[in-house]
Amino acid sequence: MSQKNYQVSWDQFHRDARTLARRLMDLGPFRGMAAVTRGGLVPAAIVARELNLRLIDTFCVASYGADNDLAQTKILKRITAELAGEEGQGLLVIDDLVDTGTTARLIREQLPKAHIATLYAKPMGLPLVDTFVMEVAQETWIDFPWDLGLDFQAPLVPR
Ligand SMILES: O=P(O)(O)OC[C@H]1O[C@H](OP(=O)(O)OP(=O)(O)O)[C@H](O)[C@@H]1O
Ligand SMILES: O=c1[nH]c(=O)c2nc[nH]c2[nH]1
Ligand SMILES: [Mg+2]
Repeated sequence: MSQKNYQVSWDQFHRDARTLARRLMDLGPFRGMAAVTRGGLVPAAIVARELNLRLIDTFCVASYGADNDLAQTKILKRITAELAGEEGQGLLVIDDLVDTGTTARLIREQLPKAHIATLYAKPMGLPLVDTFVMEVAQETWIDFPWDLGLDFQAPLVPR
């Protein structure tokens, strides 16, 4: 299967994060938020602003190796026991995307009652999140704005 790239601009990312916040508004209220590092930090700030959430912690996850293999995905830091509460009840967990579902599965194990939300979702991981904005094909690689830069584009007709 050939891999396609889907490039997301800052404008689109901001719009999609606001759409996510709008959807979450009817599903709360939430006691607080956990951002899944590092990709979840950016949408977490936007969603927290929209939903007026100020109690925010990080759930730090690092994946090693080419595929996000569960055995190679490590929790570097959990959220405080106080914020986790009773299995994450009333807690909003934000990440930029769910792909194979490895990261979301790890979080579900720790916080089974938390509401997990992502901007983008690929089919394999989709059942593991509660709310998302846009489905993207499994073979598509999403390029986030913080990984991109402005580049010269050659004109269609050469000079
Ligand atoms: O559903 P999965 O297959 O687990 O993939 C999704 C995860 O992969 C990316 O994070 P990554 O581990 O690449 O690190 P980063 O957030 O620090 O960039 C992304 O931000 C998600 O957290
Ligand atoms: O920047 C990224 N784009 C993706 O599509 C993806 N899937 C897992 N991890 C990812 N990181
Ligand atoms: Mg991540």
